[in-house]
Amino acid sequence: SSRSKEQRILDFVLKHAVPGDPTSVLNAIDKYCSQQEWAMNVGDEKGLILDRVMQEASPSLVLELGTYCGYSAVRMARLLKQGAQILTVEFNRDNADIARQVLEFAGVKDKVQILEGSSEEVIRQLQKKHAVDTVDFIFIDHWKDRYLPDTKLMEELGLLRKGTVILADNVIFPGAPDFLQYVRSSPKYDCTYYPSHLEYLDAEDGLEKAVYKG
Ligand SMILES: Oc1cc(-c2ccc(F)cc2)cc2cncnc12
Ligand SMILES: [Mg+2]
Repeated sequence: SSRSKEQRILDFVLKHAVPGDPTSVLNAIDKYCSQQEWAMNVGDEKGLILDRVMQEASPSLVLELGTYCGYSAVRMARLLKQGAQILTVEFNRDNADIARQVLEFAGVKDKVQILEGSSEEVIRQLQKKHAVDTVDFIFIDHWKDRYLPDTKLMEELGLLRKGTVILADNVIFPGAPDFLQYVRSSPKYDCTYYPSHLEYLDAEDGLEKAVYKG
């Protein structure tokens, strides 16, 4: 049976990156996806913004919506302080399997837990099934029409605390206009827009940071 693009990305990582070296894994994925096959990783340009915003937040618990091949989970895990954890949600089983192998190869698997399922279902289970109280940092990078409903759900469930940082990818391309309009007009959030470009391309894109005010 033919291998998928995601399997080809994993193969390239296994061949060209260094086991236990997360930065070499990021470099290998960025090299493959910029030179061989485009893929929807947050990428190196927006990834640098993610690095800085996450380090500023210095989170103990990170929630990621949209794992894909694990690129951003590796990106964040390499910067986590001692004892901090990432919960990352992936709907597609094949992608989750690829991501597990990428995370293990990068040497960060003990810092990251992949939760398979729809973001809505997993978010609803966080407090009871995964012993979560509140989340410190949320990277939203899944389907654009889920950005707003999932954000509202996390508010309603009390998963956000004063200072929780939400960082959303793709707010320009493919775009999440209802999410942008909501957080930018809500008195509950302090918002900052970080202009950038779509991964591996020249198209305009950007990240929106929305800090919950409690
Ligand atoms: O970063 C992303 C980019 C794109 C995307 C697709 C097609 C296209 F033409 C341009 C951009 C889709 C995404 C879906 N989920 C998460 N992240 C994504
Ligand atoms: Mg994205």
